[in-house]
Amino acid sequence: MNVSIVGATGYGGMELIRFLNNHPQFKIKSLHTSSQFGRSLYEENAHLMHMKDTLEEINPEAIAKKSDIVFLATPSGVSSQLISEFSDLDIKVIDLSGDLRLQTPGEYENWYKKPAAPQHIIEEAVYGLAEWNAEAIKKAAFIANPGCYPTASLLGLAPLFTEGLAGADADVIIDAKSGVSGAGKSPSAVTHFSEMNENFKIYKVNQHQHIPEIEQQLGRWSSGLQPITFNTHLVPMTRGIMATMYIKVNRETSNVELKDLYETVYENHPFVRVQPLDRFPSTKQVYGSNFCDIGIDYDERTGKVTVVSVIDNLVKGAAGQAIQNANILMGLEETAGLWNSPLYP
Ligand SMILES: NC(=O)C1=CN([C@@H]2O[C@H](COP(=O)(O)OP(=O)(O)OC[C@H]3O[C@@H](n4cnc5c(N)ncnc54)[C@H](OP(=O)(O)O)[C@@H]3O)[C@@H](O)[C@H]2O)C=CC1
Ligand SMILES: CC(=O)N[C@@H](CCC(=O)OP(=O)(O)O)C(=O)O
Repeated sequence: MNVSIVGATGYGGMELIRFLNNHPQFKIKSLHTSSQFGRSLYEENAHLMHMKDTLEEINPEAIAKKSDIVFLATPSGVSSQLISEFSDLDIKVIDLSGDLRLQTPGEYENWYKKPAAPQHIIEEAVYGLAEWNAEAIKKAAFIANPGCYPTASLLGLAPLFTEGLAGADADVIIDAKSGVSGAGKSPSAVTHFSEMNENFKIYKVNQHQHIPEIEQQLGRWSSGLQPITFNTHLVPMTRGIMATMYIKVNRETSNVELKDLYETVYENHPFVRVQPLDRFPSTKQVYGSNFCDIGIDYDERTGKVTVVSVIDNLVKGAAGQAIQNANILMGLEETAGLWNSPLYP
């Protein structure tokens, strides 16, 4: 099966290339750029010197003739425009940006400050939280790949909400931290070395665009959900997300019960690794891999559960989950091309 990547020169695009080069079924047919067509991929990306591919311009019709799937690894506001052109063609679309995730166009415009994609396409797009939406993903024409923070958060919260231990009044607090590659390839005044080295920053306080995405999915599991508190921090490391979450449960529980619950829920989901009792994950243990590792603790004093969830933002939070979704969509093993150990140390 042939695949193409739009936004191939970005961090998400290059991570797609890294995994797709070792995929048993998918073959990269073309790589696309909005600004560098005609140039070789390796010219500005020395780590890909072994690849001789030339970057091509973005022509949806030509892409659909070559490929079965196109990955859009482009900034927000791009796929909302491109998607109409692809929607008339015989090709599946997996969008890594936030453009197809929010079901209400007004919500998208409110949080992303950009025009939304056409409503009928948003309605048709399937939210690609791979562990939780496989049946819909199998039939999708457009997949909205989840955001990095929502992936870490939702995988950690899901068992409590789907198994009835937490409900509308769970008073969810998510305290999340990310490595700097989460902000993409272009340097900025916030992310350049002297700003980030030996520094730790909170950003987008109570304004992050992933708030409505997390609330939307939690609301599907628990109707009437009260607004959540979600804040994000930048950490001076390249990759990794840790979401530390506090959830009020609706009855007394124990660590043994919680561990059993999480293990049962994720029994057939090889990318989610529930930690042993009293162990909590760190970002390095998932570095470069598609794993999401989760640690859980019940605080008897407060009646709250603490859940710690870690992913690699570029893999499970972006390219890895996108390939996992492509595998599900094409009826392959969901682990195809993704079953590698984290890079350690
Ligand atoms: N970084 C991360 O951890 C995560 C990112 N995402 C999302 O994935 C998407 C890609 O992110 P990331 O790879 O980090 O971003 P980057 O900024 O690293 O790369 C984006 C790429 O998109 C291309 N691009 C820029 N403008 C346009 C345009 N107008 N039309 C078409 N292509 C364009 C650029 O390449 P060129 O100039 O060659 O066209 C660029 O290399 C974003 O929507 C991001 O929010 C989601 C989860 C995690
Ligand atoms: C560290 C960092 O800056 N991370 C980015 C993640 C962006 C992203 O993935 O945005 P969408 O999912 O909405 O496309 C941020 O917090 O905005």
